[in-house]
Amino acid sequence: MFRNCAIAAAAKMHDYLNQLVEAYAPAARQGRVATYIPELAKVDPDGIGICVRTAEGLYCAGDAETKFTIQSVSKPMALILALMDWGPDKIFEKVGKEPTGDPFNSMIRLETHEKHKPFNPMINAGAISIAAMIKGDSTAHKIERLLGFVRKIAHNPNIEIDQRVYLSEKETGHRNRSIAHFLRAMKNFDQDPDEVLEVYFSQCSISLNCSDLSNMAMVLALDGKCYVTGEQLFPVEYAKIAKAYMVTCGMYDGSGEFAIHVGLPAKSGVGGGIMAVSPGQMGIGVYGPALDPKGNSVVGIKMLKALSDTYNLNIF
Ligand SMILES: NC(=O)CC[C@H](N)C(=O)O
Repeated sequence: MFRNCAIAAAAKMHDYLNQLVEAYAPAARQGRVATYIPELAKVDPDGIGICVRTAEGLYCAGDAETKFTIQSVSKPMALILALMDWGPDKIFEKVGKEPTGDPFNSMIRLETHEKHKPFNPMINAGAISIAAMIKGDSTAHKIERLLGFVRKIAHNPNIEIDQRVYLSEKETGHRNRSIAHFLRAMKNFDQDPDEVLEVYFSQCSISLNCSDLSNMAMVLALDGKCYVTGEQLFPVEYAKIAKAYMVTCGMYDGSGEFAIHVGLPAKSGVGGGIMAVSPGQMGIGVYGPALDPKGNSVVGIKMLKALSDTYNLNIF
């Protein structure tokens, strides 16, 4: 009897996700794919996918298998690894705890902040500062550690870096280069800025799909615990720090609006992915590369809002 109920609930979730994809697919036309990284301009703007991971299983619809680059969704993962490497006190010496209300790649507050410290690790400046904190014997080793960490949290050993996107961003990332050099000039870190950027560009170019995002989100939903083995993959405290940043800064300068209308810790990336967490119960990954002017997936936000309303997920 109970098993039948579970099967019926699973079928319902599948149907529901299919309906979401069908209902919101046309909305992709309201957005535009990112073009400032030339390789990203080549993706199909109509892509749309969603995966939900619960204790019962994985439910997917649409382009759930389509690979895309993680981009800024890597930022909470890099932060957690840096927290594991250094502990919170050292990390908070380098990055602040406040949202900016400015675009993700803005530098304006770096110059005006008295300590020239990035406001938070979810904007590019803060993420570059965090990239400099990842421990390793060489740049390649740091990248390997970060990739290994993402593979572990996503429960997928086959995740790789998309070399074409990496090179594309490396060639054109002048703004990030200026942020990195400014941080170096202000002694936020003392490594070669180009080596730090190699770590940052590589982490942004990690290629995965919606189900990988939902798996990572589920680990965050369980405060660092693996939903398969029960192993604590990182400390509860660091999961809470990452989720707090995701609520306040995860959707860039759209974080307040997202908190009001969707009400979930989430992190978006200009590749079109959003990783959203329903604490204690669900990990959600959505994909739609057509972005709004703030760099967030148009269909991704719409599907998350609908899912949050339907399943009463709003944490507030
Ligand atoms: N918002 C994003 O996803 C930005 C990541 C991108 N790699 C950049 O640095 O511009």
